[in-house]
Amino acid sequence: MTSAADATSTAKSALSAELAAMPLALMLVESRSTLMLRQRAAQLLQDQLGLASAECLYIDGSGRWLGRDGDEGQFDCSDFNHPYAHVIRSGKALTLSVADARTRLDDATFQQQVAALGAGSYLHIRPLRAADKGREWLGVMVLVGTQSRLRSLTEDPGMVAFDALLCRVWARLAREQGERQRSRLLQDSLAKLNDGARRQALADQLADDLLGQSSAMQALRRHVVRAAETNLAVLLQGETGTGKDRVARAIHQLSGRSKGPFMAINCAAIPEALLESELFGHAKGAFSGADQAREGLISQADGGTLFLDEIGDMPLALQAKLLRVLESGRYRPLGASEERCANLRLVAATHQPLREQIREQRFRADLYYRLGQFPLELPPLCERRDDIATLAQSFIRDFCEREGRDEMGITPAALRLLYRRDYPGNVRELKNVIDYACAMTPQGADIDAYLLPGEQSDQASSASEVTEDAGFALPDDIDDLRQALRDVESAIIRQRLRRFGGNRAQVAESLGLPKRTLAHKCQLLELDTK
Ligand SMILES: Nc1ncnc2c1ncn2[C@@H]1O[C@H](COP(=O)(O)OP(=O)(O)OP(=O)(O)O)[C@@H](O)[C@H]1O
Repeated sequence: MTSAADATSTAKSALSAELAAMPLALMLVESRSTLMLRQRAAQLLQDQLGLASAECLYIDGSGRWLGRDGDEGQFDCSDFNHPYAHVIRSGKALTLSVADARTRLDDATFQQQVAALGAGSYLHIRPLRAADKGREWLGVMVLVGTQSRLRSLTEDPGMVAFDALLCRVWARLAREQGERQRSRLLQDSLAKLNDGARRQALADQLADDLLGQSSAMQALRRHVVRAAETNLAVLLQGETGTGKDRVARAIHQLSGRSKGPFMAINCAAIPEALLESELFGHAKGAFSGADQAREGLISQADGGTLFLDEIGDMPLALQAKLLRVLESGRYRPLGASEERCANLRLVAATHQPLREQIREQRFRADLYYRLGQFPLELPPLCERRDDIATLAQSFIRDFCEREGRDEMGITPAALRLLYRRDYPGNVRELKNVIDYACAMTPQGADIDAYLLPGEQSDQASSASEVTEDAGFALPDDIDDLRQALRDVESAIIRQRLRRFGGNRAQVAESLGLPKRTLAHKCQLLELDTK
């Protein structure tokens, strides 16, 4: 009876000891990260067992290194000059005296670690392994204390249970942290992907307005999208007719200011005396003739974009004032007593080499750098000849729509000529060439090479004039007779084709040639491929 009662009371006291330990277990279970768990576990052991110190080292993601929280020090898991590698290799706890550790193990980091410990103390190192096989090794527990405190720990059932709980919670937290990290990475890369795809879609959309599939144009469209995402001042540089005006409008349209106004001014086209009041506005009576107060473009562009074309032609005095607007966001209309706030994005353009102008002291260097927060270079047409066909076809469509003409094509010979021309006026020049050729092309026909204006046709008309007057005025520098004869022949045929509106039968008759011969010559001279 008595022994049964004893057994019951022993069981009860074991149960109450276990229950008393529950808040401690709960502390571990409620850790929110593996770091917190390691710190709590170490603190708990140190306090409960009365140890000099306790810490948990963790094995990093590569499985190669044992790391210490809050410390750069690492231990190579395969370096047996420290005791942790032995514990990991054997999977068994190890107890050794600090004196022993100092003499027998010479890993520098480990030596540094034990140097601070009292010579009479002992190290007790326990392996920490997750039951879950996916990430078997978690780390090691390092306890420092007296030999008598540590000796009994190896097989202590309480310690074994503690290890099991610690490893279980650790493995769960590590798994959850890994999943969170993976999902964050996935979200980040999806966001990047979405951003990239969204930008590419916008750049593709721009291709309807900024035509051209050359790599230079594709890059330009991507930069326009990027520029539109910011409020930075944009400086467009490029030869005349390369599309600076178009790009400025595209930046505005794509920007957050697209609902606001787009105000443009050509600094070269306005007399110097007027430019300041055009930009800044003026108060009533500011100068003789200022009967009314007038808003300037800076004020009219409020909430939107101000486009200053030909900025290289802005007078120096005005450059200083513009710089002040850009830097302080404030300006004063002419004759006004108070300053006003400017809320605009500035896009400036020039075909002039501003750096040269700076050297010649015609342009302020500080303004140049302020304007060029987002510099954009527009490529000349001769550097993107691949775009000529696309541009030409689009301009033909525009012409037909504008003029109510039937659809019109362009012959390959004409396209070849377009491809070879020089374009000092860039896209504007190409557009004019096409408009002229469209106007000259008979209804129902396609644009033919002889209908293109320019050098060749000029040659043609001067050659024909001379032919009809007193013979050929020959250039002095002929060094290829056959080519020279071909040029004259080509000039004559072009001129006749123009005169007879492309009617080859009449041209042949007027030149005393059989139609077939004329057709052959046209082909050779690339006047027609039909
Ligand atoms: N990429 C393009 N796609 C379609 N049209 C274009 C393109 N680039 C230029 N153009 C056309 O060429 C002409 C000149 O363009 P724009 O006025 O934008 O050039 P610019 O560089 O501002 O010229 P400038 O320096 O002489 O003011 C316009 O008719 C414009 O529509």
